[in-house]
Amino acid sequence: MARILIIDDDIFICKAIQKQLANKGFRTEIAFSGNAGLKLLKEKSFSLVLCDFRLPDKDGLEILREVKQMDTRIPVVIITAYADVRMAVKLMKQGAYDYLTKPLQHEEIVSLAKQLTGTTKKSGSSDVFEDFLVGENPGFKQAVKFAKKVAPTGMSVLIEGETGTGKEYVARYIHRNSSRKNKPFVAVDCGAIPKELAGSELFGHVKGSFTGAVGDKTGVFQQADGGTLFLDEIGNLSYSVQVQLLRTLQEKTVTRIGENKPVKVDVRVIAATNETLTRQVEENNFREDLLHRINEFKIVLPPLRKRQEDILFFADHFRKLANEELDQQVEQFSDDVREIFFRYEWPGNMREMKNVVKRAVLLSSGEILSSRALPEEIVQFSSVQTFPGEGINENNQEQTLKKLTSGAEKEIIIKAIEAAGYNKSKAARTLNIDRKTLYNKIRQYGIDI
Ligand SMILES: Nc1ncnc2c1ncn2[C@@H]1O[C@H](COP(=O)(O)OP(=O)(O)OP(=O)(O)O)[C@@H](O)[C@H]1O
Repeated sequence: MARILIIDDDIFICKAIQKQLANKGFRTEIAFSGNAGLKLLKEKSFSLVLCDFRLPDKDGLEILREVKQMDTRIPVVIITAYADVRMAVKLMKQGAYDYLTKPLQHEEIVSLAKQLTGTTKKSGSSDVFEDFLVGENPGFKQAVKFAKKVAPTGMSVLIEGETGTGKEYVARYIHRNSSRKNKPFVAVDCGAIPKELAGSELFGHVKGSFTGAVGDKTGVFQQADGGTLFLDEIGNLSYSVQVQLLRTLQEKTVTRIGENKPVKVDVRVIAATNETLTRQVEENNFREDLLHRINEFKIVLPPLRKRQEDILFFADHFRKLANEELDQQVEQFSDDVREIFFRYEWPGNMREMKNVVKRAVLLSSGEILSSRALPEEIVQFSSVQTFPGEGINENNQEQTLKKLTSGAEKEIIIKAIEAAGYNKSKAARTLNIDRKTLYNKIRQYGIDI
């Protein structure tokens, strides 16, 4: 039976999760600090780690990195307050499997545990493929048209888009519409593999070729032979692995680490990135020749906030999925929920919407999903963002203005930091303030970046 590690300094949360999982037959272990959790991971094997983002000794990102150093295949799910959702999205870019927001819903944990302990791959990587929906947004329709056109050609494709916009979905769509459809589709999240292990993950290794290479390993290139290899977050590969990758693509052969015998492989590569690789090339972090090789055809996916015409279409789709999965009968969204969905920015795109809707369906008892079932932060964000001035009376005027301005300032700062690739000095320059002021504001607004 699968064993699950729960890392949280709140004993009540640990015990509550443990009880729910035990009821469903899962074995669990508890750690009240990051270091205690990592110690357990070294001693025993686990098929899932549930980890609070804020721990007394380490944060979720540190834990995630250390778990991935030990074994890239263990899925890590981060538990976070909804206010941390941007951080959760960042953690997913670093290889976290998913995030759960507090207050935790036990059904959510159990369904995730069931889903994850059967497989160690990302949900999108399993053989179960949910419906691929297109919607009405011209940008996305165009992207799908391109995907359909390029699918049978065998060209390598680069898919650009923010996290959760459906890059892996589009890659699978291309695979399913190509002559390789009956061969493997192998997805690798290059952002989740520790840099020093990426070469071995991609190309394989022979026993003893480096410390820790206790047996022979077949790389994903060979696993995908005849099919499609999806390299997500390709910009995270180190320069030396980029060199090996380019050679593999040009020569259509793969050489395992520690061996001198190239083996023929026939693999179509679809790469994905959530930032433009051209900038990485300019900054000398990504090889230009490799970019040209993987970018025979580029597809750009728009973020959900720029697909207003599809917001309700996808929300409805995720509502139906959640009804099925959780055996609920939520038939529609209330008017204010629709408004909120339109106004919210969805930094985690489709994945975030899917999570928000699923959780709200779970919390709803009737047929109508009301805003009470939504995370407070989403409701607040939406009321602060638009219609400034609406509903202000004399008593709360001053307070509302303050709330509006600080809300807007916080958003601008977060966006600037994200746009600067989390480089705070660069963000400060863009905002035309000095670094110290930026740090003060980060502290003042509790920005978690
Ligand atoms: N076209 C679509 N139709 C239906 N569901 C979709 C579609 N695109 C994305 N989704 C949903 O959104 C989730 C996230 O999609 P996906 O994993 O493809 O995003 P991604 O861009 O590869 O994310 P990341 O960059 O974080 O790896 C999927 O699991 C799926 O539930």
